[in-house]
Amino acid sequence: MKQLIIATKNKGKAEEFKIMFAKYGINAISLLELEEDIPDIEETGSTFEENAALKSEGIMKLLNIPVMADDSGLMIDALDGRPGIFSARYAGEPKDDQANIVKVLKELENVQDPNRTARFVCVLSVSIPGQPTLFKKGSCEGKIALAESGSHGFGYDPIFIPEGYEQTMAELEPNIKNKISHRYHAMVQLEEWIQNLS
Ligand SMILES: O=P(O)(O)OP(=O)(O)OP(=O)(O)OC[C@H]1O[C@@H](n2cnc3c(O)ncnc32)[C@H](O)[C@@H]1O
Ligand SMILES: [Mg+2]
Repeated sequence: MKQLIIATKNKGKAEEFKIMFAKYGINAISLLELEEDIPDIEETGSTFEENAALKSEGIMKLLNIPVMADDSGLMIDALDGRPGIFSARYAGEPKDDQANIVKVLKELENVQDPNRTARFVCVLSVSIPGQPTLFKKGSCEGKIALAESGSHGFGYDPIFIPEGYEQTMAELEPNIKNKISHRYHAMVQLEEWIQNLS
């Protein structure tokens, strides 16, 4: 089976990539599955693109094989686009999805439904030895729920209601999320590259 390394240590992302890449007959292997201890890459960039490149190029240089990375986040209009690139650690270190949700709900306490619009954004970067890094971006429009609900997915899924749905992303079945998500929309644009992967 063909393989592709995904430069992520996020279990939720890794599971979604496994399912999405399996459709192309590719085994998507995250850093959580590698034998060797891979150091954490500091995400010091100021854009999703810069942070994705730090991850895919960093791991590509370490392993000397093609690597894909995902830098993603939640952009809330009423918070001027925050948490954005800081989504993973919005409530501080260590990374805590539940604390992040509590912080966002608190910040939106006095914001009424029509103004709770938001979007998930995902930038995928592909780094191949000797080639320039390739970028694809996807997004998923929606709004922030008044309270959290649902247990699927990860991160902010329990408070994100995608456009056209009444439930949160965490209440929707994973196969639905994987057809509407920011990650899916970025992946679709890489389809040709994925099909030519050897
Ligand atoms: O950098 P890696 O190792 O891939 O893992 P990470 O969790 O730190 O990933 P990011 O730096 O890209 O930060 C993305 C954060 O945005 C949020 N996020 C991204 N995609 C999401 C999704 O599909 N559902 C819910 N939250 C998501 C979630 O809080 C993530 O931790
Ligand atoms: Mg990260």
